[in-house]
Amino acid sequence: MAASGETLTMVPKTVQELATAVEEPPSQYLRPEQERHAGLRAADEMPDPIPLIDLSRLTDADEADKLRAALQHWGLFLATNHGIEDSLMDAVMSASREFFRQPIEEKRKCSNLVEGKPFEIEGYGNDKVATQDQILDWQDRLHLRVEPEDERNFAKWPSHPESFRDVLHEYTSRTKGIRNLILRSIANLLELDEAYFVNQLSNKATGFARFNYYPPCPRPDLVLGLKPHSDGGLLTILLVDEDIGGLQVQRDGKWYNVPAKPYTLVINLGDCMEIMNNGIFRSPVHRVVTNAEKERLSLATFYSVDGETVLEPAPGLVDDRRPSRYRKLKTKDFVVGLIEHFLQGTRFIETLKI
Ligand SMILES: O=C(O)CCC(=O)C(=O)O
Ligand SMILES: [Fe+2]
Repeated sequence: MAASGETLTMVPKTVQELATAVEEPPSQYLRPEQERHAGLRAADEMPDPIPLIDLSRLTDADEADKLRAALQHWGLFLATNHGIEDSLMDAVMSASREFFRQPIEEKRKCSNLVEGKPFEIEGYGNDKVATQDQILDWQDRLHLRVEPEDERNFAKWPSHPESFRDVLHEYTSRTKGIRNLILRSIANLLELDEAYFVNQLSNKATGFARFNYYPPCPRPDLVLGLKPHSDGGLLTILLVDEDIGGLQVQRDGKWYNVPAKPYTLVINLGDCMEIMNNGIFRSPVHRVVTNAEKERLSLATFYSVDGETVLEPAPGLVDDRRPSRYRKLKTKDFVVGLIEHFLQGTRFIETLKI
């Protein structure tokens, strides 16, 4: 038996390898008893549907009102007329599918674990296993920095399929435009200067693309594809596999399915945005359930501010009646806490609440 020190640094097999090798998921993947007991399924009825927002009409009052309601109730919405052609969405999904279909040795060329070096945030693989009781997710991923552009680490970018780099570059140049559009709309809803959030973005502001791959799982009743969490940044723009659901969002303690609509993006707020708007619009807790028959892919693009930015509520949203609700800290310190908490299935933002 391995000494416990060894166990902690052990590299788990990719889930893709596991999925073909085991009939039952290993114990590290099993959700805690009370969570399984509640069932990993969503509630049958929704209090109101998750709004579908037309991004080409956000300057119209009725569409802006819909956005406000979406952010108040869900922290998340579906977006249509976002300006990304169907063909580009297809191309980025199919480049991703091709990457994950390659033999493991090929994918390892982009690994987030290079022998003798500490675990890296970028690359192909799984989460760092920090403690023995950490519950693992039924997914593998490829995590790449896309912003700032001059800090892209192409050593971690797949060279196969050949189109991968160009397609990801093109796709993320579009999602960046969507980021700015939504940030302006949120500032308007909060009656801040329209450029307030965009102005928080220095030329070192970060963007990451996370390609998630969820193989079929023999026990969707016991295992999650991605544990409950909220995203850390300002905004996440998510592209999901066409007709395979799986994403769920929590509202008032209950889980609801987020519908998967072809060529529609899912956009959600992150913790940094919750802090900057002083808790008026929350960052939603979400999770992904597994599917016994089908594999599933998604591409999340996370946008945030740079590490040196001090995270604090916009001064225009703080007054005597609504004092600051969060302890202030630098974004780079927030990210350290966020990762530590994520691995343990908790939320760092909760510890910052005053
Ligand atoms: O796969 C999904 O639908 C959600 C992915 C997600 O929540 C994430 O990558 O943070
Ligand atoms: Fe997420």
